[in-house]
Amino acid sequence: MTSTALTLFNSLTRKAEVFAPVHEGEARVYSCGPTVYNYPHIGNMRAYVFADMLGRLLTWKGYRLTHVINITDVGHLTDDADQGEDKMEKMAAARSQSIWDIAEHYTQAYWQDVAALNIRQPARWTIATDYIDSMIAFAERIAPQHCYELDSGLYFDVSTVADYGRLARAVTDEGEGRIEAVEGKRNAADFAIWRKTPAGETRQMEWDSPWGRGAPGWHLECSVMSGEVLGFPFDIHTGGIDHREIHHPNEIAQNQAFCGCGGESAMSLADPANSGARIWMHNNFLVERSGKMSKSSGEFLRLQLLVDKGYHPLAYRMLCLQAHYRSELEFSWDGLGAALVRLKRLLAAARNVIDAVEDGAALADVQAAVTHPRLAPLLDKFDAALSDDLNTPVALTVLEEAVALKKVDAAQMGALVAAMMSALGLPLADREALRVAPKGASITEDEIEDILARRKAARADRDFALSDALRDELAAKGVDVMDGDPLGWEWQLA
Ligand SMILES: Nc1ncnc2c1ncn2[C@@H]1O[C@H](COP(=O)(O)OP(=O)(O)OP(=O)(O)O)[C@@H](O)[C@H]1O
Ligand SMILES: [Zn+2]
Repeated sequence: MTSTALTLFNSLTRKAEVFAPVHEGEARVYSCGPTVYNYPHIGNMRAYVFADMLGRLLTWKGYRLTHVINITDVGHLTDDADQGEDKMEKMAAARSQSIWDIAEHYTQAYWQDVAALNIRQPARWTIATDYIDSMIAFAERIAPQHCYELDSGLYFDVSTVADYGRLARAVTDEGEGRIEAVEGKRNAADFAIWRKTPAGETRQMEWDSPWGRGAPGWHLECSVMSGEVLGFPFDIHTGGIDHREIHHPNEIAQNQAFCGCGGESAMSLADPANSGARIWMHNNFLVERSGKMSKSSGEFLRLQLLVDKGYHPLAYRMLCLQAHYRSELEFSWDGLGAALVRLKRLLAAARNVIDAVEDGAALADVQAAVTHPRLAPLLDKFDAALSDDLNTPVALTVLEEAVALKKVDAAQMGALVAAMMSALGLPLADREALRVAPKGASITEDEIEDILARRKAARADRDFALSDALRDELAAKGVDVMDGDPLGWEWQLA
């Protein structure tokens, strides 16, 4: 019986590192959450499937997990650097709606997608506007040694911390060029941690502060929420790779300033713990042939659109698991269809071996239950794949190997498969539950079943003309009859 050491790729050191928790037996994780000015697109949701898989893996390895995901309802500008308008204010103005209503609506929409993708609830959802007092206190503490005030706000001087930008890839001319030249900024990369409301303007969301009325900067929010709830240094900070370039380097600079207390500029990042988190992890993008999927570009795919077209949301989870989180993943409808078929086959096979699945099994418990000489090696292989920086594509193939085994101890087989499914966040639903009628379908499932029953009766009577006519009737309504399907599926949506 072996248990592979857990290694995770740390973007800060650019190395795979053996996970060593800050607090014995615990894992504390913070994931940058969505800015709730619009529906999440499926690219955004890849970031949360990844964060969920990481959490499940830590549970699997026996750590007590505290996972925090924030909801950004203020402060995220249309450009991640210091440029543009607040995304929330902009949407509220365009819709002539209250910003609070917008935040509420899109937070609920995001949570629906979270549930549909079987993403576990974190220990805490932190809502940025609930932490304004803490943000002001944090800014007050670092301001004397690390910040300066301009007409437009309180700015962080990046030259006051060591190794600024180490997390980002090489700073290119283009990257520097994206950072707005605010008059009076000491360094191009300096950023506002508090934005003052310009004279004569009012914002829907603004608060009093020692630097005047205004709103916190987006980078400040995540430093404050992660530090307050998890304590610096915590174990792992996650986000999409776009955050590796600006948002996370800025969070790190603030955390260095905050943890340096007296304002010493050193706090070298040679010790990753000085960054506020020991490990920084980033999922790669979901892309379309035309490029990165983006909310701000206006046109994007929502999970609901996949469902409207007849794909169960878990087909999308499967699509994500089929790729390593650090690889770019290209979305295509064919790819999604193939992921759905693979998931159906897996569920059909898994249902044969188990009836119930318990969420959140830990490896040690499964090892105690699964000792059979043909099963235990598969458990080791599965554990080794996940422990190797979350290699879900390989873990999936090991699960498929397990469900295909014949004539092994049924109880142990059941325990093994159930544990693997739960580690991957795949529920043991009946495969029928994956059937989703497309929005435009002109027929209900009951009607389909009714016609199929009549067709079966016709075939039993050797009335093939009627049987063919009934099949044509279904085809006209967008349903393919699947005679002789090896898994016993009787129909599928065309
Ligand atoms: N195409 C994508 N693939 C994977 N992750 C993504 C993609 N786009 C954004 N993310 C990640 O989704 C999470 C939520 O992003 P957020 O709500 O801040 O999006 P946004 O910046 O407002 O939208 P967008 O970048 O789409 O305009 C972040 O971790 C971000 O890095
Ligand atoms: Zn963040």
